[in-house]
Amino acid sequence: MKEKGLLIVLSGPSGVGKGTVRKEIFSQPDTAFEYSISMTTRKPRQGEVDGVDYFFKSREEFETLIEQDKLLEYAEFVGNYYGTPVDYVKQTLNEGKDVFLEIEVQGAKQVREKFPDGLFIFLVPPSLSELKNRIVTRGTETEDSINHRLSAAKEEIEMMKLYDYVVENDQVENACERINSIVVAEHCRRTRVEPRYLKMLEAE
Ligand SMILES: Nc1nc2c(ncn2[C@@H]2O[C@H](COP(=O)(O)OP(=O)(O)O)[C@@H](O)[C@H]2O)c(=O)[nH]1
Ligand SMILES: Nc1ncnc2c1ncn2[C@@H]1O[C@H](COP(=O)(O)OP(=O)(O)O)[C@@H](O)[C@H]1O
Repeated sequence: MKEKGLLIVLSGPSGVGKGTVRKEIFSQPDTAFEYSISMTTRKPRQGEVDGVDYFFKSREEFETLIEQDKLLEYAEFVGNYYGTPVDYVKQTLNEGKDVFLEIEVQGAKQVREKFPDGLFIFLVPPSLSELKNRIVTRGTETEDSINHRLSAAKEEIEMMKLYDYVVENDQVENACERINSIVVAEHCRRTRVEPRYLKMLEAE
């Protein structure tokens, strides 16, 4: 029987660079993870495409998905719902493929309860002032939203102790390299002793 894939969860405070790091990982041709596209009630930003960046839903549609138990996890973040489609994740893991989630910390906590064997990676900024700098320079938020995200960030950073690995996002390329190395190492650590390795010993 085929081994199940690994569920990789990348989380961290808003503005740390989760989206940037995730996009960089998925732009690399040798990346073998499957990205789980989230559902959200947030309005699309300029250039965002439905079904690529997110599945954009109305609040009513999202609440129906919650009632029908179609979400592995969901959270309300700065006034909008975000959630992970459960069928896609389970099916893809069953096909033996690694699934990559990029989600905020409340959702990651729910995933940990349902998938304790997942690989949980927390992205940290080099400093709080650099975090603020990133949120401000991204230019997508109002002043209210920036302040809200920053006060949430301190509580979010507290949660890093619940994770398997903490990765600093000083530079995007460094963070991606660290994440890729962690996944490779975890695969080696988790691989059961396969019969073909034991056969190799018998033959010697
Ligand atoms: N819980 C949860 N969080 C999500 C999901 N998809 C995205 N997020 C998180 O929601 C937060 C807000 O996302 P977004 O509005 O795209 O803004 P940005 O990531 O801060 O640029 C980020 O922390 C995302 O990682 C999801 O399916 N579930
Ligand atoms: N390593 C980094 N160094 C400098 N700026 C970064 C880095 N990673 C991300 N950024 C910038 O920080 C801002 C927030 O990144 P984003 O990926 O939207 O964060 P998140 O998804 O965690 O909210 C963006 O303007 C992005 O270009």
